[in-house]
Amino acid sequence: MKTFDELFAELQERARTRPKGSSTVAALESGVHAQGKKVLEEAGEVWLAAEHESDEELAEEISQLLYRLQVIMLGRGLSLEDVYRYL
Ligand SMILES: N=c1c2ncn([C@@H]3O[C@H](COP(=O)(O)OP(=O)(O)OP(=O)(O)O)[C@@H](O)[C@H]3O)c2ncn1[C@@H]1O[C@H](COP(=O)(O)O)[C@@H](O)[C@H]1O
Repeated sequence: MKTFDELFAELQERARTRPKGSSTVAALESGVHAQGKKVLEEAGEVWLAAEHESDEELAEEISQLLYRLQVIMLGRGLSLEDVYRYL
């Protein structure tokens, strides 16, 4: 189990060290257009899960959306603080 901040720190490390086989490195290299499509895809899956699926399935879809949002943040060089200042 990890928090949003802990996942972000892990992904920052992936972005810095670029290990082979990392899905994050692949996502970063796919570019902002592909990253944005993933955000929309996962957001749609969250919506559908909220309407039709179990709490567990909804929670999993939300985790994937959070991950895709972090990829967008990393790709643009945003920090957690850049986002949290608006919360
Ligand atoms: N939390 C996630 C996470 N959530 C989603 N995903 C990616 O999203 C994919 C699932 O999304 P999709 O349903 O769209 O499946 P897909 O394989 O992309 O399908 P296609 O669209 O390609 O057909 C997974 O196979 C992962 O590639 C994630 N990849 C990594 N993480 C975490 O990120 C950290 C770093 O991971 P690596 O970069 O892989 O080392 C680890 O803690 C991981 O647990």
